[in-house]
Amino acid sequence: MTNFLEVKDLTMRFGGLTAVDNLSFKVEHGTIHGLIGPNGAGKTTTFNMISGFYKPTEGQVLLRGEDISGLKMHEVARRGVVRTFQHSTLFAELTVLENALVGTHMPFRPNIFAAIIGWDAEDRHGAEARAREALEFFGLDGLLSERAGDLSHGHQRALGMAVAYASHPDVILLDEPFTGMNPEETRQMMDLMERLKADGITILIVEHDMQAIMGLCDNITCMSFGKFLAEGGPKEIRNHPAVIEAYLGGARHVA
Ligand SMILES: Nc1ncnc2c1ncn2[C@@H]1O[C@H](COP(=O)(O)OP(=O)(O)OP(=O)(O)O)[C@@H](O)[C@H]1O
Repeated sequence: MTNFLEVKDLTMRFGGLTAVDNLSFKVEHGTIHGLIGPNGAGKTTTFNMISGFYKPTEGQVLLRGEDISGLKMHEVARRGVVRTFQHSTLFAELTVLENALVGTHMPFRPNIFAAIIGWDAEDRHGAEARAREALEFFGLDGLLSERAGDLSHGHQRALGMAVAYASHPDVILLDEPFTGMNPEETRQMMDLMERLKADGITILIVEHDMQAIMGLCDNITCMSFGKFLAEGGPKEIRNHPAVIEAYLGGARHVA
């Protein structure tokens, strides 16, 4: 059987620095898969290669057996893989609904402003239905006309996910979704991820909040200094000697 999402011998060099070094792992369909490792391990660089933000120096990203490495971000999105960013990428001046509308067109047009300007009435109608559906899914349907910049931190993060969800993805890549969240916001965000999983969406998540990672993930890949270190379920990873060593060396503890 063809694997769903597979990273194969992936390498990224920036000049003399090898940020990701011959990394391989597989993500199973319909699971929440964590990518962890100490600071500078190469997690974000790996995300950037999977989402099409960087072209790998070597290696492949295979989606259902198709090599998608080196495709542009909107081409990767069109195949069903979208990402959210570490920092908010919402359009603060646009409303909640308008932000979600941009999400519906993410896979089709590389230029966001072309996406907004270039719609005909039929496009707009279908896109709006999809945008509203995505906002409802994330409990934001009561905030359609609010300026995105005026939303609470938790609502902004939920909107970031709704924007990604609005493009009908198969895979969502989440880069540190819990950063800066209080425990209540973290709990709500974890609920949203469980709902995405129940909806059949595969989630790959980079996160330092070990409690959240251990509570959410079906499988976890740990990397260190750009290389694959260990893989397994939360319990296995929490007790893995090499993982503990990597985190202690980096002065971080695995919860
Ligand atoms: N565009 C770039 N140019 C040069 N070096 C880079 C670039 N992006 C990342 N690096 C380097 O590559 C290495 C891996 O960085 P990366 O951000 O992928 O790690 P990370 O595991 O996501 O770290 P963190 O947990 O701190 O976010 C680091 O040494 C970093 O300084």
